[in-house]
Amino acid sequence: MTAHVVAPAQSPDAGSGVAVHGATVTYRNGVTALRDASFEIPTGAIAALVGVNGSGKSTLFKAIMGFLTLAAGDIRVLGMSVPEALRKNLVAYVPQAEEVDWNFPVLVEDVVMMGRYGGMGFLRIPRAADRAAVEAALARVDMSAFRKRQIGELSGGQRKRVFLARALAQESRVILLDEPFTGVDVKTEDQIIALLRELRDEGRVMLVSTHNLGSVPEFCDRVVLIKGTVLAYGPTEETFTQANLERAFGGVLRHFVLNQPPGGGAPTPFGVFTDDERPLILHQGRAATRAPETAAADRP
Ligand SMILES: Nc1ncnc2c1ncn2[C@@H]1O[C@H](COP(=O)(O)OP(=O)(O)OP(=O)(O)O)[C@@H](O)[C@H]1O
Repeated sequence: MTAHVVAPAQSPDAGSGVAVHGATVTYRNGVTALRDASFEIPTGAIAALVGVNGSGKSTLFKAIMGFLTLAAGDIRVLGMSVPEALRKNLVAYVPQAEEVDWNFPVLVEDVVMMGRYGGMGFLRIPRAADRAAVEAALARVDMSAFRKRQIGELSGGQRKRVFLARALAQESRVILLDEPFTGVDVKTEDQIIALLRELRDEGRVMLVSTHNLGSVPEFCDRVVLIKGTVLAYGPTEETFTQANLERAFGGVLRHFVLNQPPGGGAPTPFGVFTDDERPLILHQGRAATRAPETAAADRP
């Protein structure tokens, strides 16, 4: 498969996870945050959504969540329109830490139970199946011991895992994660990545916005590069290249070329891009990706 730089012709959505065609979003103040954006992610994939601050990542998430209406274009989720996918509880959102009021007095298990609300009646009385789903989701993110804690009493990494558990309890097939690794230590990041890989292997679709470029080749099989529109998308090896990153980030990224011989001379073909604490190492303009067998062997 090849990476797409221009929008491909509209394709049938059968088998497709998320398909966005010509999406344009204009806010009430007249700002067009997203113009003619197109990409497709198949089911059973983890896709990174990468771009500078203000490039439209949150806007795209909100459009897929049905919070914003498109001025033009079309979004299909698992072959369905956004309202239909939402009605079926197929899309879950794991928010950025800043979007949550951590002073709100709510227990961990109540946050996870919110993932079940869509399937409950008006009075939201949990049934045995709801309680079992919450228990299973908490166990899966290794947070069962914290179920009776106030959400505000948790660390940043623990909070992320609770919101991931909410998405699991919802039994969503598409999970949008907004900066899941911000304020998270490397061990928790590895736990989250291991869980995302499991979810991918179950055929779910994850779209992960991240500034953590170094981790992208490690766990994302797809990349969507965004800057007011989709600049490029496709398999990581073909899309997450130096040339595309330069288009997406321009001079914003810190870029080093390693081992330039003293006094000049030809530099070695290694480069380091960094937008975060975890740098991306490029060799001959391409990100090194781990072989799937290696990645699988690393799973805890
Ligand atoms: N509610 C809003 N009303 C008007 N303009 C908005 C609104 N929300 C975002 N914008 C504008 O839309 C553009 C895209 O913003 P968006 O939040 O989608 O970027 P982002 O890629 O998520 O940024 P970050 O990496 O900083 O989270 C920006 O120019 C922003 O100022």
